[in-house]
Amino acid sequence: MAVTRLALRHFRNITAADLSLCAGANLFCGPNGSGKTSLLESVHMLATGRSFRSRQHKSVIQEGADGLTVFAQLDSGYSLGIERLVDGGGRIRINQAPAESSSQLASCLPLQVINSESFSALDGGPGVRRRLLDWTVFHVEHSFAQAWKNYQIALRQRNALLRRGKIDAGLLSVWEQRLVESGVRVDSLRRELFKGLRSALLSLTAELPGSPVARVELSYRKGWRKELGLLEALQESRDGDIAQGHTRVGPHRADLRFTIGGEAAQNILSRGQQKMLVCALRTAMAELVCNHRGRPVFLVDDLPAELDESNQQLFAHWVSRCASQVLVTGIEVEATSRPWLQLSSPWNNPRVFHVEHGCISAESSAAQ
Ligand SMILES: Nc1ncnc2c1ncn2[C@@H]1O[C@H](COP(=O)(O)OP(=O)(O)OP(=O)(O)O)[C@@H](O)[C@H]1O
Repeated sequence: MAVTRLALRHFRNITAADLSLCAGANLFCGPNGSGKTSLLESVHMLATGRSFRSRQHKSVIQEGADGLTVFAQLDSGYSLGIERLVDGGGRIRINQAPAESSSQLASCLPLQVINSESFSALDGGPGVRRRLLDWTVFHVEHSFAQAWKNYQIALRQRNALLRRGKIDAGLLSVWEQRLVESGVRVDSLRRELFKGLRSALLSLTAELPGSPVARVELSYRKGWRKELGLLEALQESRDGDIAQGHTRVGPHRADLRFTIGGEAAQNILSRGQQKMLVCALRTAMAELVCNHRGRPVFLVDDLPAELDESNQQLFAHWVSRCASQVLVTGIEVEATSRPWLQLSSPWNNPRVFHVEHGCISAESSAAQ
C-alpha cells in the first residue's frame, strides 16, 4: 500500500500542504526546523491515530489553530482522514465513513518508522519490544487483535479483584480461567510469528559480515517461568500479586532480547551498529507483513544520521525489497538521494520535496 496523495492543515508548523507522492522513494529535504519530521509525523498520526513524538494532540496542532486535519488517498482505493481539535474532539474517517477505532487505520496503512526513538527497541523497556512483536502478529494473524483484547479484559478484572480487601476465590478462578484461555492463544500466536521474525532478522544481519550485528541473537520471553503453564504461574504468583495489587506474570510481561554471546546487544554495539540492527528488525517485520496485509510504507527520519554510506545503501536495498514506498527526510538533497539512486526502478527515481518554514514544494526528480 502506498500513499498517492497527502493533504494536511495546521499540523505543527505546516499550515497547509497537498502533495502527490510516488511509489518508491519520496525525499523531504530542508534546513533544521523546517517541518520535515512534522510531515512524517502527520502520516504516522493518520495510520495510528497518534503522534510519534507526543501523547498530547494539542502540541501537534498548529499554534493559534482550532484543530488539525490530515487526509491521504491510498493506491489500494482507501482514503483515510483524521481531525483533531484543541477542545479534545476529533474524528477518524475511512472512505468518508466514521471509523470505530484507530486499529482500523493501522490495518489500512501498515507503517514502519525509523527515527531517533527507534533505539528504544534496544535500550527501552520490554513494552517497546512487545509492541513491535505485536504489530507484526496483528498484521499477519487477524485473530490476534481479539485474543489480545480478551486477555486485557480478563487482566483488568483479575487486577481489580486483587485490589479488593477480601478476595472472592470463586470469581478470581473464573477470571483466571479466561486469562489463561486468551493468554495461551496470545502466546502461541506470538511464538509462531517469532520463529519467522527471528529467521528473517538473522538473514538480514548476515548481510553485514564482519560486523558484530551479524552475531546478534534474538530470543522470546513469554512473560512467565518457561517450565510452568500459565495457570500454574498465576497460582504460584497469587500471594505476591495480592500484595502488589496487580498481576506480575503473563503475556503482558513478554519481551524480546537481543544478545551477542549472552551479553545485551546494546552494551556491545556502536550507535551506528545499533541503528543497523533496528533497521534490520524493522525490515524483517515488514517482510513478514508484506505477504499478508501488503507492503508497508516506511517513514525514515534523517537516514544519514549515524549511518555511513554503505550502510545507508544496504538499508535502501532492504526497503526496496519489502516496502511499497518510503518517505525519507534529510538536510541536503544530494546526500539524501544518493542511497536510492543505485537501486532499480521505481526506487532509483526519487521524488524530491523542498521544505522550508513549513512550506513544502515539489522539486524535479533527483535522478535528472
Ligand atoms: N504546535 C506547533 N505549532 C507551530 N509550530 C510548531 C508546533 N510544534 C512545533 N513547531 C515548530 O515546527 C518546526 C518544525 O519542526 P520539525 O521537527 O518538523 O523540523 P525538522 O525539519 O524535522 O527539523 P530538524 O532537521 O531539526 O530535525 C519547528 O520550528 C518547531 O518549533
